[in-house]
Amino acid sequence: MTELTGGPSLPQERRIVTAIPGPKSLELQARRTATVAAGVGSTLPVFTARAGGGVIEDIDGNSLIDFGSGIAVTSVGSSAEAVVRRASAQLADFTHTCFMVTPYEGYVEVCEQLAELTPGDHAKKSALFNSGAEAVENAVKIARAYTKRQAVVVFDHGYHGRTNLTMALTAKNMPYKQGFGPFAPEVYRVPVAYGYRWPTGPENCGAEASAQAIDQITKQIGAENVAAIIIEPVLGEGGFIEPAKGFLPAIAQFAKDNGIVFVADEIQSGFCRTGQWFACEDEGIVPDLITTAKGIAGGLPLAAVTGRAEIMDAPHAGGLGGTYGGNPVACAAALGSIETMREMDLNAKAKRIEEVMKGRLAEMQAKLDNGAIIGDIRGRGAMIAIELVEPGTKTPNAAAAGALAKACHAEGLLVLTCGTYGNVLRFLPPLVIGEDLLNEGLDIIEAAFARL
Ligand SMILES: Cc1ncc(COP(=O)(O)O)c(CNCCCC(=O)O)c1O
Repeated sequence: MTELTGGPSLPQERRIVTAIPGPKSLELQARRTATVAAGVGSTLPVFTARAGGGVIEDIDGNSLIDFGSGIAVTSVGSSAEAVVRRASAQLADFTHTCFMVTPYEGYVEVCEQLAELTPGDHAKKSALFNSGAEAVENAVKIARAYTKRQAVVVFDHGYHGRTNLTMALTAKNMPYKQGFGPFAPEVYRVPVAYGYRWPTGPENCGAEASAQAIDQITKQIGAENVAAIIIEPVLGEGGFIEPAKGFLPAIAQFAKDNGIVFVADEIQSGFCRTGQWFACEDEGIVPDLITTAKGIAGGLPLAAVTGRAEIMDAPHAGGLGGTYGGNPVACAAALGSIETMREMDLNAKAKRIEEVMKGRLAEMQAKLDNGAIIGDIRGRGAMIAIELVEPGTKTPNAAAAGALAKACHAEGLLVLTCGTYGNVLRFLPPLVIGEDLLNEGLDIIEAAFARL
């Protein structure tokens, strides 16, 4: 058994022993530039040596506080004990047979867990894939097969992936879509209830935005032509937007009334990230299909479409598949990730992270002279964000978001930005992060604001 070097046993501390990035990272960066396509970016070019709990150690010996979780993936922490234990055992048994060739129990077990954990007590089935975009692509295939319709409705600020169809579904042009068209047809975009930016104010937003969206679907597409409506219950890359209350129920009801498959894209918000197994639960939404990935398998590539059995069974035999979908090692990792979420009650941990983060961020907003640039504090669980604006306005302030992120990186705190306007600082710590480390990260953010 190889010595376990990462995981929860890693010293849970911020330790800065060189400039960030350090000399070894800079050396490796030169090699990377020579051999890795320029289109593949990195937020912070420090090369990882080990990771676990709430930290990432780089090859120069620095230990960074992780507020990114690899973009909401390592919710249970990188190299979580149960993930490593189960995946290592599976690695030793077999790495791949292709489920479409000879099936294996791990795939079935993951589907059983998904049926149990996802919203709704109806009969459910799943199909497993590798990436979130692949899951979304297949959710569209399944919805079209079931409804015999073609149109797909998505929302402003939505994000669904980087394949041709999911680029069409994604709202933001740069960096995701520019120059990669033409995009798949029969995709239509309607307004979302972005409360902070809604013209008549957040209190009116849910009802007004849903009415506008439904009107556009009805008048410009024809409800009878729509196969699927796809929405993130908390929009991720678009800026951690929680649709104003009432919006999701109205859209879900409209879909139900018109035979449209309602697809919740919980790839970023799912698996305890928002303090519930799935963000849909917040307003009691029971989606027809739900796409999951990221946190499901603790870092191994796994994605799923889960939904009403009669819808999932609509594609003809052989109509769904792919060589690696539901890889056995990734399935073992997922069972380890779910085991960890259950045993450590990571929903409760996520709620505590929300309480700590929102409390500290509200203090920053209140007491800092430039607190006026924190236009909005939002999110749920360990999916929290602040929207930065020009002081006293709602004008997006992407420069401040970038400067703050850069300042945090230099101090050994890994944070990510997002948002259509690039002005959202988002916080996605592993749900297993210690409270001291969480607060130390918030101290760094506060100091960065003071120096802005
Ligand atoms: C809601 C939602 N649906 C779908 C996806 C796509 O998942 P893949 O596993 O990246 O394909 C995501 C992935 N989000 C992070 C993208 C990072 C980047 O590529 O710059 C998501 O958040």
